[in-house]
Order: sequence, then structure tokens, then C-alpha cells
Amino acid sequence: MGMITVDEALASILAKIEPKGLEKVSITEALGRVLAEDITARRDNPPLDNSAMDGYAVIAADIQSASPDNPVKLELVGEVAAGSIGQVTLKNQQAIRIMTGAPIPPGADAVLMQEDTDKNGASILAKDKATVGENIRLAGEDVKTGDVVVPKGGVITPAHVGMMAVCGRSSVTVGQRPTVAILSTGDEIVDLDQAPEGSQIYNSNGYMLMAQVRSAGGMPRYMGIAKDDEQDLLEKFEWALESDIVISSGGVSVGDYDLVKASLKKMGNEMVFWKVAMKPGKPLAFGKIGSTPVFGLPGNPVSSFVSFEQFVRPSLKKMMGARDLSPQTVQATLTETIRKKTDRVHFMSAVVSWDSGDYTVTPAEQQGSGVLKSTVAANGLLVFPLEASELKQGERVTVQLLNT
Ligand SMILES: Nc1nc2c(c(=O)[nH]1)N[C@H]1C(S)=C(S)[C@@H](COP(=O)(O)OP(=O)(O)OC[C@H]3O[C@@H](n4cnc5c(N)ncnc54)[C@H](O)[C@@H]3O)O[C@H]1N2
Ligand code: MOO
Repeated sequence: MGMITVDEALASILAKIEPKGLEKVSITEALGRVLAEDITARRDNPPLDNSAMDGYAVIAADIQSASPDNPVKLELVGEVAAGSIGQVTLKNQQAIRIMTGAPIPPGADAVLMQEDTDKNGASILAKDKATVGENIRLAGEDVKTGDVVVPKGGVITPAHVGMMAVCGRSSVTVGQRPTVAILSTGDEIVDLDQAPEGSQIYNSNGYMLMAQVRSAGGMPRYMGIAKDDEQDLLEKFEWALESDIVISSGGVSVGDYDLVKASLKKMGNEMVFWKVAMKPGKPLAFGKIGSTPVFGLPGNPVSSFVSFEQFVRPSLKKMMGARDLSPQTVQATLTETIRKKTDRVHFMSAVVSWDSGDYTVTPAEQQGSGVLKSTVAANGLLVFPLEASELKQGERVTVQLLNT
């Protein structure tokens, strides 16, 4: 069987992923969730014109000639603090003491900041002029009644939470978080409470995938390690299928003990086994068993990591109701010339830096599918397109950002 492209694989996968249901959560718990309703302002913010400074509400025309050497005297006729409403209407040659956030009293058209005044008993000396509207924040300058202030479909950020509170919302509707079973496979893999012997290695994929799931907003369920034994695999997959989505790692290439494929085939005749034109991460199994999407990711740690980013993260986003499923990318200037064959797209562990007004990107020296240290040092995956054989130093390239 030939290879399929990353885009083709992703499109086939996403066509089979259904969004989960909705739930209401407190805004204290909403960070990172996908918003499932438009948040609409029910009131202007700020509700009234108000002062941006501590100082004096004035009539700008009264102090046009004011300067430090030629101050203008104004009669002090009242005070208004944030949260109160001024009772007095300002007349010419008068000033009202005002605090930041307090509503502008009727008659006033500017606020002179305290530093530009001297207080003198029942009057003040204005030592600077003001323009009409100076230091006044207009009603509705932040949001107007009826504005959609946070649109549905986005991942909720701290600023979104702030805006929900501006609108008086204590709870919001979000997409439910999928539960994700993570099953590692292979006789050579041991868990962290065991001492590895000889060629045995720890189950790093299991823990890394759990962290990836969590960072994508899913709820990981650790299923441990299945032996290269069909019975054990079938049992553990059966158990894993109680989750909303299942991810296994290992056993999807062509080795004699790659029994994951055989077990998955037995469980679901919809399972497909692809060779995806990407490096790392060529072998990939995907399909539904019953109604549960199942991903068989390759065992090499970097392959497993990259395959998750390309296929599982967008699927989790879709399940949670996200509008934009693609990774965040930047265009960056390549710091060195790189070459490859034209058979697969390469996702290269790379470091993106902000350098004198531009992003630059440097791929890690070692790019092996077992060289996790390069991914540890990386903050991006440089996309070296399938059809390209060379990218030259100074060329603009696309980098998918990690850990954003
Ligand atoms: N004849 C061929 N051999 C291989 C091909 C191929 O096309 N033809 N593809 C290679 C590619 S590309 C990849 S990627 C790997 C994928 O292999 P599997 O998914 O079958 O994975 P395993 O053989 O089980 O393991 C590969 C490697 O990863 C280590 N591993 C597995 N699980 C874990 C884990 N949970 N934590 C840490 N490390 C893990 C495992 O020990 C192996 O070293 O196949 C190539 N072969
Ligand atoms: O897909 Mo494999 O990851 O190239 O080693």
C-alpha cells in the first residue's frame, strides 16, 4: 500500500470524530475549555462616562490660558468618588474633586490630573490647560450592550474569564472534556515502579501522552502496559474502550511482535493501517471500535509525540467543540540550510527565537525518532514540506508552536 498524506489522514480522521455534549461550568473552572455559547454584554462597560485619573472635573474652556506660571483659580464645589454619583452640576470657574473611575459630574467636560493643580482651601489652581474629553473614559468604550464579547468555539483564556466577569457571568456553557484511555504496548516496556533490566525501558510514551492529553484539555486514563500477547492486548483494549477515545502506542509497524494491528483488526473491521507520508510517525492505525475512535500511534517516542500533535490533538479539539482545529504556527527565517528526500513531510524538533523583530528557527542537530532530548529542547516543529528537498538558510518556513 502506498503512503497517504498528513492532510488526507487528518481529513479521514476528523470526518469520524463527533463533538461531545455540553456542560455548564463556573468561570473559575472555565480556563482552557472550549466556549459553547457567545458571551453577550447585557450592559455597557463602563456603564457611565468616568474619570481616568485622580484630579478635578473641570470645564476645559475655563482653563485654556492655564500654565504653571499663569494658573487659573477655580472654586471647589464638591467631590465624587468611584462608585458614587455626583450630585452637583458644574458651572463655569468651578471644579469638582474626582477619583479614578468616578462618574463625570454633569457640566464637566474634562479631568485635570491632580499633579497639574495646587489645592488652596476652597479653591484650586489649575496649572495646565485641558482639551474637551481629556482623561474621560466614555460609557461603553470597553463593551456596548449587545456586543458579542467572547465568541463561541474558542479556547477560554484568562482575559476571556475577565470579560465574562465584566458581563456578570458566573457560569458559562462549554464542551465536555473527553476521557482518553492510554495504553502502551510491548514486552520491553516496564512501569516506573519496576527496575528495568537489560534492554527493558520505562513506559515514557504512556506518561508523555497523558501529559499531551491533559494539555489538550482531555482527561487521561492510564491503562498501563499490554504485553505482546493477543489475549492481553484484547483485554486491555476492551477495558480502554470505556473511555471516549483510545490511544495506544507501539506495535503498528511490520515487526513479528507487532500484534497491536492484529488485535485491533479483530476488534473493529473499520480499523485502517496507514503509512503516512511524514517523518517521524509513518505507521498509524485509526478507526472506530463501536462508537469509540481508536488511535494506534507508533512506538518510537518522538513519533508518538508528533503523531499525537498532528492527529489526536485536533481530534480532541473537535470533540470539545473547538472552531479552529489547526496548530498555532509562525513563519520564521531558517538559520541553516537543510536537506531531505521528497517522500515525506518532516516535522523537525526546532527552536524558534524572536530576534531583532523577526522569528528565526533552528532545527535540532539530532532528529531521530528515538531522540526525545531534541523535542525536550524544542519549542516548535519545523514543517519541511513533503515535496521539498532543500530549504535554504534565510528562507521563510512554517513552524508549529509547541506548548502554547
Ligand atoms: N520493516 C520496517 N520496520 C519498521 C518500519 C517499516 O516501515 N518497516 N517503520 C519504522 C518506523 S518509521 C517506526 S515509527 C517504528 C514504529 O514501530 P511500532 O509502532 O511497531 O513500535 P514498536 O516496534 O513497538 O516500538 C518502536 C520503538 O519504540 C519504543 N517504545 C515502544 N513503546 C514505548 C513506550 N511506551 N515508551 C517508550 N518507548 C517505547 C520501542 O522500545 C522501540 O524502540 O517502526 C519502524 N520499523
Ligand atoms: O515514523 Mo518512524 O517515526 O519515522 O521512526
